Amino acid sequence: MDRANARVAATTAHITRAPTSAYMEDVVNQTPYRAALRACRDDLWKFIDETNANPIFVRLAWHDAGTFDYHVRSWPKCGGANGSIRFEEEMSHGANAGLSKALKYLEPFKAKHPLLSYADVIQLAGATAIEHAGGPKIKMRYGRVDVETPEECAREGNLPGAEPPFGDGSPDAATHLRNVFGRMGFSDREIVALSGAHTIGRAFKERSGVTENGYGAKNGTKFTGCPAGHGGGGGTCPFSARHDGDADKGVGMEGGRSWTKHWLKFDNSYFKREHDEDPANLLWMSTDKALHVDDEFRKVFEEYAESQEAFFADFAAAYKKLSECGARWKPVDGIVYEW
Ligand code: HEM
Repeated sequence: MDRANARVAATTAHITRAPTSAYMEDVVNQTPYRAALRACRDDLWKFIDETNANPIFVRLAWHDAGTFDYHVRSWPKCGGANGSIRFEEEMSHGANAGLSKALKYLEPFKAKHPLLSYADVIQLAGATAIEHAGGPKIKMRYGRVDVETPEECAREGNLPGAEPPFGDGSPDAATHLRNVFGRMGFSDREIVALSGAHTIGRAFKERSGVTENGYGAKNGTKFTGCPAGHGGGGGTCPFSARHDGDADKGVGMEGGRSWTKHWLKFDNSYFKREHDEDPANLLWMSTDKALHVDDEFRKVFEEYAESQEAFFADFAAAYKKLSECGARWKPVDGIVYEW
């Protein structure tokens, strides 16, 4: 056999080889798993529609995956998307403040669809939330294996900090971002794309503490709550901008501070805003600022401000990669499932 034919034979071996019983078992098992994914996704969509929980689901999914360290060669010590955030040992890490609410939201979904792993339910919720908010469809893979005990949780300190002093000793925010995301295997371009997730969502005084704006309408900004003079909270505020993206149903819990005005809408407005825009009402952390101060980051930041299409394409690819960080799959190559 010449060299070219040998190569073809090697790459088609899986087709011509008689299927092993383990392989057949995987294929058969995929059918109910796919049905459960579909049903859970439909349930999540309805829930998000009613609660506007889009941002907190995205943050939960990213925090489960973002503990990944590719230098660590063994699973689950390497961290990543393995459902470990469900254990109090990991949920209590400082970076996860406020995320137990999202986990509580997901528990009934896991109970209703017991076939699905926790790690999959968490990543499914994140991807569904992005799409529901108007963001790109993400070609997700499923079949993540869960860690089983709290002892298998990730160590604290792998997720990024927003302001100096940075836990890893980085002298500035750009270095910190490259350290933290470099550990997960992300390039400069992917760091900027992923940071664009802050086009949705808010920060709270009671959670991260990066803002003075906290829980409740009266503690919000003009985009997230109902400051004095606007006529009342609880969805009755006449200030309409904050409702954009879901005009009929309000915003869920009010309060906090957002990065963008229309913070339930996934678009490229994070890249379009001026970093010093409306400092009384909008958030801009040191790590956000680094993206247009650092020369390399800035090129990408400006590209995404010009083109939402470019942002969506890069975000979808980088987010898929994030959702697979550190994952172990069953079946071994996972289950690609697009709706
Ligand atoms: C670049 C480094 C990052 C830093 C320093 C950072 C930091 C933060 C902080 C401090 C908050 C506010 C939490 C709170 O007070 O409730 C937050 C919220 C959020 N983050 Fe990030 N983050 C980063 C990257 C990311 C990435 C990569 C994603 C997703 C791909 C993401 C998605 C979100 C979302 C959606 C929220 C809003 C959550 C909500 O409204 O409940 N972040 N982030």
